[in-house]
Amino acid sequence: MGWEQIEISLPNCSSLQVISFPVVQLHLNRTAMRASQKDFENAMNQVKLLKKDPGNEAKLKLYALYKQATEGPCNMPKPGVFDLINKAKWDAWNALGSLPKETARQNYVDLVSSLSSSLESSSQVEPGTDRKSTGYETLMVTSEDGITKIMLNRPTKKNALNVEMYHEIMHALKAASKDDSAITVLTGNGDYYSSGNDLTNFTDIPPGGVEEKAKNGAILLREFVGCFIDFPKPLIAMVNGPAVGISVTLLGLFDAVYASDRATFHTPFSHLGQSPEGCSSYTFPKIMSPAKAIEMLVFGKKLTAGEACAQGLVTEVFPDSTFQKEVWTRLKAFAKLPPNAMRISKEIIRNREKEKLHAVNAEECSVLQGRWLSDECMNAVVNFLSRKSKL
Ligand SMILES: CCCCC/C=C/CC(=O)SCCNC(=O)CCNC(=O)[C@H](O)C(C)(C)COP(=O)(O)OP(=O)(O)OC[C@H]1O[C@@H](n2cnc3c(N)ncnc32)[C@H](O)[C@@H]1OP(=O)(O)O
Repeated sequence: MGWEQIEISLPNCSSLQVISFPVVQLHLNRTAMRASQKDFENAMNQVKLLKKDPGNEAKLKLYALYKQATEGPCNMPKPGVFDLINKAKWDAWNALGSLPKETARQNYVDLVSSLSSSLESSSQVEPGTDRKSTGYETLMVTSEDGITKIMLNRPTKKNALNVEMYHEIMHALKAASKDDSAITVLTGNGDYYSSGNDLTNFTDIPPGGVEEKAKNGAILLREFVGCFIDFPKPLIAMVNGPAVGISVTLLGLFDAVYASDRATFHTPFSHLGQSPEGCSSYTFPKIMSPAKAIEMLVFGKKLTAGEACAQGLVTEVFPDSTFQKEVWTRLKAFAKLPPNAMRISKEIIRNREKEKLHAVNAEECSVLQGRWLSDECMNAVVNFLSRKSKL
């Protein structure tokens, strides 16, 4: 009788829980829904047809708007702090305050419509699309002056990499490898370069349970890092602010790393019960010596931009006030160099390491798969999600 389920799942200390909640209830209050009930029902049906998972954030918004549209302002007692799933739902609904039912209904319809079009179009962006690639949900991708710029675009989440962003970055890199730009740049929108893996990635558990989740995560991570190992053109990181976790480890696979003096470099893997990825277990000891690599990757020492430069992880540091101007001037000059010569030179420098890097990547992903199932990791994620800890 019309119960569609969208799952929001959050870890619960030593075990992971999945709770499904109804977002679509077809026996609607007909009086309240008169004007656009058809649209509302159509939107509810459309949710079922989404080809890609819209992510927990969108699902929570859908839930809240649905409740507001059908029941009005949040009237439930606030769940306890450890009841993470119900608290997330309550927070989302309660945040709508006294939004009228009609507006909530309209917002629900609009949200479904934008999700349908963005999830459709993000899987249809053709490699080689020039100028501006729209249709990305988590990135801004532009191509001009011989430079493809991939900008991480979740500034309110400090550009944390959610599952959608992993997929979109892979897509953007594949497209950039085939477009007519000479070089590719990765940077972040807002005050952070990236806060690393989105810790809510650990909360959306499939029917196969946490083991399947960890296995899928390892497969995705291996493919994701593989795209950086195989990227054929000069790949440059513009580290505009703090970088955490995987956004730091990947830097060992870039061809140049330019950093603002506001940037910091932090890999708190032990704090999170995790282990290094992005081939950093191999690249970091080579770049900065095994002892310095262990300080970062095992003890979680945070480096300033100047320290990272002294260790060889960063190519050059710029004052934040002139960072954009100075780096773009330099990149535009690089992009005028003969592209085939740059590509061939990169190939000859990097190719003899490729096989080794792929083997390291596979091993790191396999170790991490086990780490993600550990109590140490689950407790760290729960602590972050329940706001008991930050870096
Ligand atoms: C396929 C799977 C592959 C897995 C690969 C594994 C990679 C390993 C890693 O990357 S480990 C690194 C993981 N990252 C972290 O542990 C960082 C966690 N975040 C923080 O500690 C802090 O948010 C901060 C220090 C980055 C910034 O603190 P600040 O006080 O300045 O800002 P807020 O905490 O209020 O953050 C603003 C909102 O952004 C959300 N957010 C930030 N980082 C993450 C993140 N990594 N994951 C999920 N969400 C993040 C934060 O929750 C705030 O959201 P809100 O406004 O909705 O509350």
